[in-house]
Amino acid sequence: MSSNETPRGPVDSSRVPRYAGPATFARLPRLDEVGRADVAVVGVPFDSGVSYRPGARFGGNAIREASRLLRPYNPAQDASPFALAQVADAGDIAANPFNINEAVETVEAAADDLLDTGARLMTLGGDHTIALPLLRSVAKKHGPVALLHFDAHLDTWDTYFGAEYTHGTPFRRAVEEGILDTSALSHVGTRGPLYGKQDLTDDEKMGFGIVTSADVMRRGVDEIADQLRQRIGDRPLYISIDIDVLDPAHAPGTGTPEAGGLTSRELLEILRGLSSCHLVSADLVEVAPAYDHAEITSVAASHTAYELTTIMSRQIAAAKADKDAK
Ligand SMILES: N=C(N)NCCCC(=O)O
Ligand SMILES: [Zn+2]
Ligand SMILES: [Zn+2]
Repeated sequence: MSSNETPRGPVDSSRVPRYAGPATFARLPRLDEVGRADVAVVGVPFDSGVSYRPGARFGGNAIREASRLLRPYNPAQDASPFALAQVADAGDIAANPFNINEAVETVEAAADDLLDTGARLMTLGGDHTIALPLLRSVAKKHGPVALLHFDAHLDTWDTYFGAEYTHGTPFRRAVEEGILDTSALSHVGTRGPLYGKQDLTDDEKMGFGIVTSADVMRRGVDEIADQLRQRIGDRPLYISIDIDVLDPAHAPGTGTPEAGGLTSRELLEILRGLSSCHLVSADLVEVAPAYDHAEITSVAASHTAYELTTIMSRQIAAAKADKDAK
């Protein structure tokens, strides 16, 4: 799509029942139907990096199915994300389930290809291992990025069974590789038991600030979003969301659930409070539909991806308008 073409939006649910036809994210066109996209929604069906319950390989398609009910206007951000920019479903990255190192390389190469077209990525996981290759790819384009990491877990552990690439270790690897801007790293929603106090000391040394799940409850979403916005400033920002940041009541369908998490309302509101940040790409991981009930988790995930997509679309439209005015 050239910059003055109208984006092709979702299938109209008043003409074609929303439960008909194969699922793409939000019933948007596939990338091959539109040629190029400003925001590419891409699945990564990979879960060979998990430490507990497997099944996140089915997350992307569960989110696509649940996203049939999304509507084109987002009142919370006063925007029609799929009219402001071309958002398209880029399908799945086929990663080797039997070789984690190879899978990590595959994801990085596929992300490179998509980013090279000028698209921003909204990646649907897959387990949290995939954040590392995605960050590598984003950093090639933008340099070290600010990171907002929504998760019950730190995911800055060192190794599991000697393995460096797992869903509990992507952000330690990313810090070691120098692909994160260590002046703007935050975890949001952490809680639950750790291996030892040293986990927190190590994490702090890497540069992370922590907003715990209890902090969100005590201080409220507006204050938290303000604090995060100030820390991020106008740096290029990557947001990584592990759906287990939500309480198991709001997201039972995940592999390593922890009690005492955010409500989906809190997560969505914090994201809306970040709409002015320079969001260059995002991922949403760890949806494991086999443990879900009535699509609770995948509905929450589809709305989360919708807010992230809206943030990106608004910025793309604003940048285009700026350029056209010059
Ligand atoms: N990234 C997620 N979801 N979990 C990490 C948990 C690592 C552990 O089992 O200690
Ligand atoms: Zn987690
Ligand atoms: Zn995680």
